[in-house]
Amino acid sequence: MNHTPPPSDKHDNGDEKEGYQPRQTSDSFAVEEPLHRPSTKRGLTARHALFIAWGGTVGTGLFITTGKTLATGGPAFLVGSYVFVSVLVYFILTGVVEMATFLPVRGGSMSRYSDRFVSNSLGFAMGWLHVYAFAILVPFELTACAMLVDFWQPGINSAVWISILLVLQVILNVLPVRYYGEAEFVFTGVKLATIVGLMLLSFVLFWGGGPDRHRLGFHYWKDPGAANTLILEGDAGRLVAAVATVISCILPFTFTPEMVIGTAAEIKDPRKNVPRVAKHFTWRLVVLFVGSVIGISVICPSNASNLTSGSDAVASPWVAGIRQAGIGGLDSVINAMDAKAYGGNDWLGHHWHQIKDQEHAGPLLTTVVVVLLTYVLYTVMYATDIPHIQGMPEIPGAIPIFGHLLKLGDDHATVCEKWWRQYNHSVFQVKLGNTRAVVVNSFDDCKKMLLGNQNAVIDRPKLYTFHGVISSTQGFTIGSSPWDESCKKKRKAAGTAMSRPALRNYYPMLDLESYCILRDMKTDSVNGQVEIDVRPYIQRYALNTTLTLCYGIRMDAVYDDLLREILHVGSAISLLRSASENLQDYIPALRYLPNNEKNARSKELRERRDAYLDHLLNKVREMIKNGTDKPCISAAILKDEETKLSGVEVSSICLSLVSGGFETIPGTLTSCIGSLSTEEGQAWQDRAYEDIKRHYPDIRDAWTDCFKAETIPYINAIVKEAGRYYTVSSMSLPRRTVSEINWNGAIIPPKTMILINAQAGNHDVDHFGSDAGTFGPERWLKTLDPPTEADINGLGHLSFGTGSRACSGQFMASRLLYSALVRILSSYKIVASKESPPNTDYVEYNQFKTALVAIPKEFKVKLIPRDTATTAEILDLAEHRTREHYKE
Ligand code: HEM
Repeated sequence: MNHTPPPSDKHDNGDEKEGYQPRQTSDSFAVEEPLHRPSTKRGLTARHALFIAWGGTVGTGLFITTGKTLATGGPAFLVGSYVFVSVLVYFILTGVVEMATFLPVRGGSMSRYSDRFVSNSLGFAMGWLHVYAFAILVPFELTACAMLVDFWQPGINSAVWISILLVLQVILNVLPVRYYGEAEFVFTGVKLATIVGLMLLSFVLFWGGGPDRHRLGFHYWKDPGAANTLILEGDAGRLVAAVATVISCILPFTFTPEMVIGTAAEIKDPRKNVPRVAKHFTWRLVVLFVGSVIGISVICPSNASNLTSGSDAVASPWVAGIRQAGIGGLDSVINAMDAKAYGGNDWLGHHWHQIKDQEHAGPLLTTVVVVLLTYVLYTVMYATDIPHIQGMPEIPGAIPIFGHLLKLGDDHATVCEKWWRQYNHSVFQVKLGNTRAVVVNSFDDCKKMLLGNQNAVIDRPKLYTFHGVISSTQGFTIGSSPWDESCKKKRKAAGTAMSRPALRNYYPMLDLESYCILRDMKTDSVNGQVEIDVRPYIQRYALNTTLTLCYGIRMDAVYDDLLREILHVGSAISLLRSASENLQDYIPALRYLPNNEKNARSKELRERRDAYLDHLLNKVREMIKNGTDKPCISAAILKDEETKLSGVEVSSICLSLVSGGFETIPGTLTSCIGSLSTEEGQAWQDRAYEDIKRHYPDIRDAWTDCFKAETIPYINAIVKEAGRYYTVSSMSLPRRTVSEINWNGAIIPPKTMILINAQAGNHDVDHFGSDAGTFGPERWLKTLDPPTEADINGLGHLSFGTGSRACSGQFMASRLLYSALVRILSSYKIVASKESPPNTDYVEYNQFKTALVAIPKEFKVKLIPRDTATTAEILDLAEHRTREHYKE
């Protein structure tokens, strides 16, 4: 710029009455600072300013979020991105420093300079960007600092730490500017010393100076690799990872130029000092930032397990790297330094100073308003329906508004199982948005919660989408009904219909439906020549059994339109019931977003479900009129005018039974067949077949008896193991307390959501032994030759729940699984397809982890006939026997 410089700054002598007076020339960028305009004190030295700039720049980003960036891109992209962004920032910095030196005035900022040198519009946009960034960054810093403190003191509500930090921050910032500058000097000095120390540590580890004397070199650049892929595979995936890395590494640089020029209005002798500060700052920025990430890339592998665990201290790549190197205790020290990185932060402070040191502004009032607003804001953002439960551990890392929802990801059961092991608490509290929930994980604790407190946990919570939108027409299903008189009646009616003695009424239906599985599998597989997916047959089996039970109606074709519609709508609704998929149940503000997709989808599904339920009920009415109705729940109730159940209650019972069956049986039985079809499973199939023959030397008898009694021990063992291992409803159905529960001294108040992590309990090594994570039907047998069932003392597994709201259909479920397995295993040997084999991992087998009930990934099997002639004869007999059942 060639303009004549303005006269030297009058503030140098500390005379605060005199504002900065530019020369008013026609061709210069004159500054319209009136003489008496309130201004700031010039109390900062170049050293203060340099450290304030550092304090604001080195923080959360470099210490912690670099972990996520490393995990996203790998070491090469991490280092490359830092170099790239450093260059970018350098250019911006040199430009704005020039302006700040020229006009070192109060309020000198990107917005002010843009306004002054470019246009009002740019200044306006930059100003709002500034407001937005501070509105996000200050709470972010305070929250992150609270998380770090949580590293040592888990379980204390983050609001406590945030309050303390906020008060400290305010005290620090209302001190006169030179004290503030000194405090920043000390804090930032500690931070810089830490970084330099960490870089030295990386250097030592690089050359093999760690406890194990292992020379790291650039080992982690080779294993797990220099560059990661993201979303896509191959080069395209690497490109996505590179872009994502650049974007995420911008955070540590946020406000870097601003921090340098932000002190211009308070620094002594700005013309001399601002460029000096900028010069020192720039080369150190490059050395320290790029040096740090090179250090990180040396000591921390990009696949270290904690890097993506959120923003808490264990996600710091330094902590992960130090742990990896086996250096004990140092991680805690680094955490302390990280905490300092936030605690000494000054974005907020610096701006307050600009307000505070003005002559006429009401600093106290401003401070009070800011504190009050911040308090109200975070109280609202942290509010939950139930206050923190004293004495019960809380998982660290809850963030405002969302609580733990984002940390819980898609698969709540697996994440909670991991937390149980990581924090060593089987029972803990979490925040699902505005809802506090207690999660129970170990087998013994689940049992104690459900059985020991069965009266207290008899209720179910109401959720906005499912209860308010989807269920507004047909009433709640039993499994989602809060505990009241109507629910009691519905549960009693369903319990009677599904009781063990009542099962005899359904023999014809069980005979027919399990026969149809074999009939169609035989045809579609051309008696074993073509590989097939067994799930559609089992879906029809499960759906038809409950449809006949409720309406006396069935569908013969596997791909019947109505059948597929019911299955589709059911699965889609199951997705909307899950906390991970449907955040609006826990974050009420989301409900009011325009074009609420969740509500629109819910309404559409509700209409589709109403349509088929009405269709089914009208069909029953018509059959009653024509005298062709079959014995079923709805006909019995429709005919009985004395019934104590309302129309909505009848619908609700039928809906509960229909969905209860088709959502769970296919998942369990299909995945069980997957495990049996593996190489290891061949031996289980052979032993099962032997056991069938031991009880029924004539297989024809096994076919006619299997739906009447569950007598074959090996098949019972498979049924139990399928239920345990493939916990299709991994988080069970949520419960809600109606009265206080004293849980080892912690008082869980009424109306608290209780989540039973059945998946975790079912794979608890302390209960099921070290092989709890593998499928093994023989765990349920006490002898193998001949197979005899082990005595189970009470509860075998958690898949049906237990206690006051246990699954009403569990006897029916066991009978359905048993009958189908006897018939399939006695007719065919099942071998997994080589091209599309089953996934038998108890977490990964599920294709929709967000859904309330698991839907297994598709796979195919080959059916090898055991005895073609006998099977053909048996099917013939079954066809004759069932021909007239449920014929319309
Ligand atoms: C493998 C098959 C099944 C599994 C794994 C299963 C699992 C479950 C679970 C976990 C619950 C919640 C229990 C609790 O809160 O403690 C439940 C409730 C229920 N299930 Fe099942 N279920 C199965 C089959 C069935 C069948 C076939 C029916 C009906 C035909 C059925 C009807 C119900 C009903 C009505 C409830 C609600 C009970 C209440 O809230 O009072 N279930 N089931």
